Amino acid sequence: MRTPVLAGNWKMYLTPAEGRQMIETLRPLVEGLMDREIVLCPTYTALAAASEAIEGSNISIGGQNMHPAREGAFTGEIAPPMLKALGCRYVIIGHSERRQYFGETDATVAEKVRAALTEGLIPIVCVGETLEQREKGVTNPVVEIQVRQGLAGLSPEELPGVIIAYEPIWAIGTGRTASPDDAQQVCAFIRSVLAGLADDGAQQTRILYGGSVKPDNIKELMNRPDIDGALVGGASLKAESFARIVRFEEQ
Ligand SMILES: O=C(CO)COP(=O)(O)O
Repeated sequence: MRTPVLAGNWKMYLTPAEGRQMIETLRPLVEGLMDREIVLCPTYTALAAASEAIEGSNISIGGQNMHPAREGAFTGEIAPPMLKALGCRYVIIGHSERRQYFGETDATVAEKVRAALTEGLIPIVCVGETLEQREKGVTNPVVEIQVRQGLAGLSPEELPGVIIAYEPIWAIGTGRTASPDDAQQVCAFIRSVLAGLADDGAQQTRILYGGSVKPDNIKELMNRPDIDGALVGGASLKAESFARIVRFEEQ
């Protein structure tokens, strides 16, 4: 039995005050839901306020990225222990926006996944194909390389400690969701790739779908056997819409 994960990625939105307000509104709307993990990933500058705002609730926080080193002369970067010190339990690694705009590769993803696990952070590793790759019919091989290289060096025992987020790039922020069946197909394929790395581990590893997840499509997505939750962008900025997603409630 895999515990569902509903994670919000705030990207470069919400100031500390706005983030605090969102969480204060969210808390009563998701209170008592202990059978799923509820995660918010604010900007670095909103993490401290978010950390205070979630205290005593069933909501956890995570970083959106981090540097793999524990400390060092890396201007503008944030180290894993710094996320940990602010109360983060999770960290998003290798989001397609990081890959596209900040030169992240499967090799840097692997380095960061290792660093996250060493620090006791749960990495949410993002993979997904471009529209061009989907149209060429190479979704599976593209995603397989991202999974294999991004998780390179992990032992079979470590695999269930990682969360994979399948986010087709053409579905991010476009309002164009992969159909639940298409998303299920790729998530099932990812699980088969994971089974090659760790047989039992693959059955325990959570695989999320991300890309224009909304209250009106979450239920359908969650009905699919290999989709264990969602990584939500735009719809996680408002407490009401994120709460509906967390509750698998259609509008
Ligand atoms: O990139 C995403 C989450 O990480 C998805 O963003 P949207 O939900 O806004 O499409």
